[in-house]
Amino acid sequence: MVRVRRETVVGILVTSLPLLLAALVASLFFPGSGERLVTLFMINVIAVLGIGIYAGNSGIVSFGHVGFMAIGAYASGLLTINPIVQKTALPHLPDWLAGIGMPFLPALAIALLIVAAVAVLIGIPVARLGGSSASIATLGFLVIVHVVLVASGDFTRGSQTFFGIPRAVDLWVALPFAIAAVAIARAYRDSSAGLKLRASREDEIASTAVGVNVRLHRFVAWVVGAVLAGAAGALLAHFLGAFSPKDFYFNLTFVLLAMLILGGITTVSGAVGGTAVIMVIIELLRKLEGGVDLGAIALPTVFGLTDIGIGIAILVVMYRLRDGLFGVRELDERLSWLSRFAAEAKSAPAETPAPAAATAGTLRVDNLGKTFAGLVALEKADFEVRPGLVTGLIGPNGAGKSTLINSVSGIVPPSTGRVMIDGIDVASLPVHAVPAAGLARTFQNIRLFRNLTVLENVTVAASAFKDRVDPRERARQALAEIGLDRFSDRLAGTLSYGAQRRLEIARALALKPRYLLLDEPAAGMNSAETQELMYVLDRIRSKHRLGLLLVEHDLKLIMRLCDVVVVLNKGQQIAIGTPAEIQANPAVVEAYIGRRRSSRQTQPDPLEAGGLMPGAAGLHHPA
Ligand SMILES: Nc1ncnc2c1ncn2[C@@H]1O[C@H](COP(=O)(O)OP(=O)(O)OP(=O)(O)O)[C@@H](O)[C@H]1O
Repeated sequence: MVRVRRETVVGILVTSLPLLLAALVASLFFPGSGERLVTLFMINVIAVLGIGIYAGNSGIVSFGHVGFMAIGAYASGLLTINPIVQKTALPHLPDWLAGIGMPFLPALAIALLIVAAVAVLIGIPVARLGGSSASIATLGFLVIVHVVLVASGDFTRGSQTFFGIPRAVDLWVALPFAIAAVAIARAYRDSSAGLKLRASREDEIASTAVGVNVRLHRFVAWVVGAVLAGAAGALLAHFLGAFSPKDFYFNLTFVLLAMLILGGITTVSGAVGGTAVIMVIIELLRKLEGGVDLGAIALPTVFGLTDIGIGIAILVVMYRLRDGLFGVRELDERLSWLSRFAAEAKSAPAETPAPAAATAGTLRVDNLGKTFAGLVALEKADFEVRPGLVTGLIGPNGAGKSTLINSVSGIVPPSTGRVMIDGIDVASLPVHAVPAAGLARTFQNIRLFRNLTVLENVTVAASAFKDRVDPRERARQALAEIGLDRFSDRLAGTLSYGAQRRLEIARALALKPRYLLLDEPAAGMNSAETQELMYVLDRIRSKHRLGLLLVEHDLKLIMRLCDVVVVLNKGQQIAIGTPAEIQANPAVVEAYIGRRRSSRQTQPDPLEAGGLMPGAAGLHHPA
């Protein structure tokens, strides 16, 4: 059973309240034109939320949802059109569609099924795309829908007005639909699926690395958003009673996107607030557009004043507030007293976090190699990572360490070799399936979901598997273990550098891995932060019997923490052994000394400061 959290319910109530108030004020004090305006506001809210479910959560701007509005409007119009009017308006309608004259609600249900079917069909290719290619694809869809509507004159009256639609929608019909749209959009945003899609919006690679199937979640959001847009289109059709294909084209797309972007594309409250602000701007400017006579001053007619005004409003808001009027957090999340009230009682983090999964077996890197367009970045890497042990991976810059980590974690498909865990070749799995095999990782350049809270960052990973533990609870445990639980409600991007690095580790731990790959976890840390990191790594390794694969330039850390060290140089694995053996290995010393000689000719050697050079702390020159 889907469980809706108290925060979500409070959020829905807070966001719906202004809708209810607007409806009451309009019907009590401004019957007639005021009521019509607020009805239009409700319909716009539904359409903007439809776009926002996909665009806001995935970060991909959609130009295509107005196409779904058009499909909803024409489908429901055809099913409900008065049979007598239809004989004149659509004389060539095929017999199976003629004279249906259905009531509004069943027609709406059928129209939404049609919209959903089209959305599924189009969503399959669109969900594979990201960024601007996806946006262009959605634009293509809008153009196709428009052309088909204009070309299908027997069904739509072509570019002429389609009329005779029963006016079944007024303020009190539109209001419950708008509230339902708010509830759907907010419940989706707060759900595990919505959180995962928002994580992919922040960083697609990091989200797949914590088990998010980005395509699947984009597809779901696309279809749900399309159905909401289709409902908005049908409501608009039954509110206006007459429309034409140009009413569902670029102009409407521009206005709806302006509403979403101005309010804040990532939140439901932003969608509602942005719709209200843009509608007020439109109403004010429309009055001025035709020219105004103020007695002594007569303002001339200004063509396009409304669109210019919307454009300027977006520019001004974006200049001051990059994330829109409402920012990246919901209104109720920003009101601390409200979020305290909404927050469910948090159980104290369990003393003993959930144990890691079974610890049998090893991670076997088997003859792994990677070639980039002829450049051999890695060749024949061959070693094991054992549970409960720390395996270090060192080598000069460009040695192939990151390539190895990326190949092992599935982000870069290897050219040769395998990565075996329990008989499964992990490197051949889709990236989002790798965590389920027991492997988690952190990144050389921190890859957090910056606009999600610390708790949400870890919850994305904790939701990768279904078990009896609530993902948020598991996330809290992982944060407590890493000492970040007091920052749970902060946005990840606002943490200090060292805390961000530790948050990446907490996020990886929430996947309950058996093996954890850490790509330069101490990079950029000061010595106190590095010291604390060493302590944390040692603790989690022994507590969970984790097999750690640690890439580091900080060689003191490597020598102190590692049980086994693998050395790469120019893509080749040149040595493997205990820290003592590695320190005594002439090939390793030569690789570093060779590098020191060449780099000394140009600049001071950073490795010397790191302590690997002979005579420095950590590695001693072989006797
Ligand atoms: N995507 C890529 N396309 C082409 N060449 C690449 C790519 N990624 C890495 N390389 C090359 O592969 C070699 C190994 O790079 P890699 O980043 O794995 O080394 P590294 O040991 O991690 O270095 P550093 O310590 O500087 O991070 C380098 O010559 C690098 O330029």
